[in-house]
Amino acid sequence: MFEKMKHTDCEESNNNPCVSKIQDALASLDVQLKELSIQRRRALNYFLDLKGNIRVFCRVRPFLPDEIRGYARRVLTSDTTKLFLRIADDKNKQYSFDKVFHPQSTQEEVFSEIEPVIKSALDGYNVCIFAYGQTGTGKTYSMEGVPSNPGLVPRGIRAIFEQASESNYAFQFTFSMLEIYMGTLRDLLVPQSTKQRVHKACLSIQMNSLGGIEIENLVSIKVSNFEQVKRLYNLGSRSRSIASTKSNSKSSRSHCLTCISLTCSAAPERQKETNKIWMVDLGGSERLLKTQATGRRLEEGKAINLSLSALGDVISALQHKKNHVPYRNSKLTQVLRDSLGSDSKTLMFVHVSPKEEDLCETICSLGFATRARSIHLESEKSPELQAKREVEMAKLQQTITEVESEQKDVQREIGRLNERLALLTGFDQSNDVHAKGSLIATEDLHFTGEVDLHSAKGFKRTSPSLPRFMKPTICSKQKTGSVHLSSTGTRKKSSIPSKMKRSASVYAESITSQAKDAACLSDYGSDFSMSTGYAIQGHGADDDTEWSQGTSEYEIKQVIFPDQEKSPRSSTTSLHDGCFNNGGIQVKEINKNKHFAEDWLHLQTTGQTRTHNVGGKRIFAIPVDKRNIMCKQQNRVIYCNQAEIQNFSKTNSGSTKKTNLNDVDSLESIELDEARRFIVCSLTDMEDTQPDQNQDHDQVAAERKGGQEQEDLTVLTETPGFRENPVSVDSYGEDRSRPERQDNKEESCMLLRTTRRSLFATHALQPDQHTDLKESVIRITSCHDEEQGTNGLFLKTIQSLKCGSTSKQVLQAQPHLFQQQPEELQLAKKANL
Ligand SMILES: Nc1ncnc2c1ncn2[C@@H]1O[C@H](COP(=O)(O)OP(=O)(O)OP(=O)(O)O)[C@@H](O)[C@H]1O
Repeated sequence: MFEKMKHTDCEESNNNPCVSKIQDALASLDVQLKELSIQRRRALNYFLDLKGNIRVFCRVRPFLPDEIRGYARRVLTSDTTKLFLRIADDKNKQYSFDKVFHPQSTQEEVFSEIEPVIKSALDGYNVCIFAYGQTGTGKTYSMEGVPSNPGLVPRGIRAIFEQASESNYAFQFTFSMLEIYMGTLRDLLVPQSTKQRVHKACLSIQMNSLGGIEIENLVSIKVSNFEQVKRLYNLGSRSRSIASTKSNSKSSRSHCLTCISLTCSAAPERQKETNKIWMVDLGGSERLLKTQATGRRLEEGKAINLSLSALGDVISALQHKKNHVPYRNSKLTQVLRDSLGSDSKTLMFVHVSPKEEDLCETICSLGFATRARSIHLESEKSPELQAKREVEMAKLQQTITEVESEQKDVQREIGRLNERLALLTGFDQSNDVHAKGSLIATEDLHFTGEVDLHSAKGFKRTSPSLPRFMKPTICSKQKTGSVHLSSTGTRKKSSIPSKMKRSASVYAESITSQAKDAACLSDYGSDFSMSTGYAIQGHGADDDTEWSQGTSEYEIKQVIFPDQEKSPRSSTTSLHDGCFNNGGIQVKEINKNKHFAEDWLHLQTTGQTRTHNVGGKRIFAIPVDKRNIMCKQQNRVIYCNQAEIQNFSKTNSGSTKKTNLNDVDSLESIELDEARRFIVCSLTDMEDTQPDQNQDHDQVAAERKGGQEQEDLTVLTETPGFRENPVSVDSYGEDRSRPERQDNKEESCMLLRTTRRSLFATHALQPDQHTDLKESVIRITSCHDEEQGTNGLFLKTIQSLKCGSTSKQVLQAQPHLFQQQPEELQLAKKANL
């Protein structure tokens, strides 16, 4: 074939027949490449089938330095596939695995087992890789590794990108990370502080019509290279729930699930257009009697055991090809449902301790592993069958290698011919050829690292007042056309105008009904064979589980996905340039639709996101480069520190000076320290997005309030969206009894509330005055660094843009605010300010 191609090389550059010959040759190579691709995929899949779609490995942890110093007797010995456990001086028990990794096995050796399934993932199969085992046996070490010796996740991700770059197709990758903590899903890319955990969980598991699992509201970030994922992964890992236990000073108290989803729309031979690789660091199984855990640790241990048991049930049912697979018994198995089944590849690494004192736990873990691979044990009973299988696998391995090498040759030849063609025609047709041959999926691919929120798109709003069981599922939404799926289950962009899209915040109501004490009997033979969801509210003071520093998912999403998150009424905000759209006046819109993973990471890693907790509600703010506010007319703004804000409605004491902000007519009232860049966060939607419910909350509030002070906006309005609003600000109340606060300007903090397209300070306003503001806005934010206790007043701002002439006055009076931002000025002018 290649010889033939070579003959098509022509000497004369403008020879048209020659060009067409090359094009024909390219087309035929294209077809050939496709066939080879199919051939390789089939061979690999068959190979993995023979190996087993659910494979179980065992890794024995080495003795740790302190264990060697103490008395620690080894109870395990192994060969490549068998593990021998000494359960008494004269009694050994044998366990079989697909492979046993002894204490000296390296991370590379362990990783070599997952390489074939990574290929399989690129072929469109769902993959699930688990680390299971007693707490402290090295699950996190295997999955995450240490910086000098990375584990399966980083290695796997690197391999995915490498293999994808060598493939004939262009892939689109997204990255998500979540943990399941006591039966509740937590987005690890959206760190939350302990305090904020009192809020409802907001991720909900849904199944689309094709059986694919989707997690609504889970942040999913488009990524294009390993470095991006690595940083996201590190970020997510830092947010895991960790606590010190007797067995492990840094014990993971949850299941950590890392997901890479791969989409390739122009590769019909792939099994699925979009598929996923889940890499799961399971929480450590514990014998609660032995750990003597109490309080929160006990609850965590129970939750972990229950869900591990449910996972065991599912794997066992799959292995035995049972009609009923009990996926619903735990959140873990619900999330992984579409990746734990016939078409998927599952690898389970069971970790055990080498210590004698851990013998009981080791037996439990090995029992779990044995049940998980029961089918293989049966098939291994016959040595002949086993030998036959080995031979077949060797043949397949050989075929795969040959086909892959042929693929590379063809690719090289295509490249050569393309170069030739470019010389002849003066036009690089390589892209064209690929497009013609559908080899490269170019449609809709943007490797820009932009952040994407799958779950926020394309959903029809549901009324939060409906009970969950009455709300449309993803299937029903698809039937009614409100969610569009491609033939393979990829959700396509909704044609619903963005205004009508349901904001992700509205989903909050449909989330996780805490399945407290919902017990389902397991047939897996464990004492803890029930799956229970735990509400995380109200845990006692023994909670020393570490949480990440505090921002909420909504807050982050509002920054990352302002379009998806905001309501038609809410203001447009941009992440970096800090300019906003106000009451229809578009000052500047930058990065309206796209924010980059880099930006977000930067904010996250530098801790530049801050929140205020106000009566259980949160305000979000992003610092800007200028951190000082000079407020010359202090009597016109509120100053109070975080503690005061929190106590604001509870006590009448404090030192808050409040002034009716309605008195602030323009920016003249608030002079800023040359603050040029400012960002006011988009507080989450406070209303449902249905136009008919788009009522004036201020009016409602004013009517309902009737002079009486109320704390909580959600109570005031009873608008469904409010209830789910995690960042709305409390209080219409104005406490005139508070003495003025003159000191410590650096701790100043302004409460904000959003309504319509406005943000404005609420504490100082009577509700009826809110309506007077109409389209106008006063945006004043500053933050107190709650987490670190510093008095950094790092967000500031500004702007009182009242309608009509007042707005003009603002501009005229304070042109310097805009001078250095001509673009803003122009936009403002355009907007008829
Ligand atoms: N193969 C190994 N080589 C060297 N050190 C290891 C190995 N496996 C585990 N360790 C060490 O053992 C300790 C416990 O490991 P790790 O935290 O990974 O356990 P775990 O199973 O994830 O625990 P938990 O379930 O409590 O989170 C760590 O200090 C880790 O570095």
